Amino acid sequence: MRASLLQIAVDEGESIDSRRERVASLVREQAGADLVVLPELWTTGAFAFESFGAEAEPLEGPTYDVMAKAASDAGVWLHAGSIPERDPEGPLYNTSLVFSPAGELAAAYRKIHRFGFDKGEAVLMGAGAELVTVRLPETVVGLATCYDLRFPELFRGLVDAGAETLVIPAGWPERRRAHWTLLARARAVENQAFVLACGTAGTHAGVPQAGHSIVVDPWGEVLAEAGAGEEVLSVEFDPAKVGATRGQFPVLRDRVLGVERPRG
Ligand SMILES: NC(=O)CCC(=O)C(=O)O
Repeated sequence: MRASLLQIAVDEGESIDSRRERVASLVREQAGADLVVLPELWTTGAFAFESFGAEAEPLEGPTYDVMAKAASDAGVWLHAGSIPERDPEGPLYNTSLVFSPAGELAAAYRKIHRFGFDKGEAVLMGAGAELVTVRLPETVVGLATCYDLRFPELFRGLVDAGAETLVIPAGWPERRRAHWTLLARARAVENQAFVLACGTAGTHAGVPQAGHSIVVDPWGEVLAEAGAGEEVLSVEFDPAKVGATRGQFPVLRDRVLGVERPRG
């Protein structure tokens, strides 16, 4: 299976409309790949909290339209990263969109863990409440977004729902790059799954982004890693390695569930 992770530079010097068209062209250039992955909130930038309200879009808004067409033009599965979604009946959400090669919406995932503690995304956006997996011809993909990477129980839930490949769009800052790489590898090893984690480059809202998108196999080996700038990270991987690893080293089978908490 061939995947391309598009590590997009999100800089304030470029308008959202221009970036959307530029990203659509990059997606079209990936024709021949099986799966293309974009980062979190690449229209606004994940730390541009002040623009979330003004730039939020309905689920089927401009990013949806342009990305659905790009997926079908390229004939690829497209994880289009996430958008600030305006739900007419609720709060804003940080929502990931996955399109089939026919340009149809295959899945939408609202980020469950919002970043910022008592500020930023954590107060401006609502929390998703559902785990989401998508069946591709070659593998079952489990969806998570950026800060979700810090919560192993979410990934265990995805594995219990059948996930073999964990796709994580992000807008991770340079300041915590060591956590990004470590956690991506940890999620791959503990779940015996592929991890495809796609971040942003550039600087927005004064926050330099880490880049360093990464693809890790179920044994924890790094198959590919980007540098800091805008980059297309292409990788070939064999989804059958998930079953082989889980069969040969069956740690998931040894889970002990329902252990009582200490009293008192
Ligand atoms: N956009 C995010 O979720 C940022 C997460 C982050 O900076 C961290 O977990 O550290």
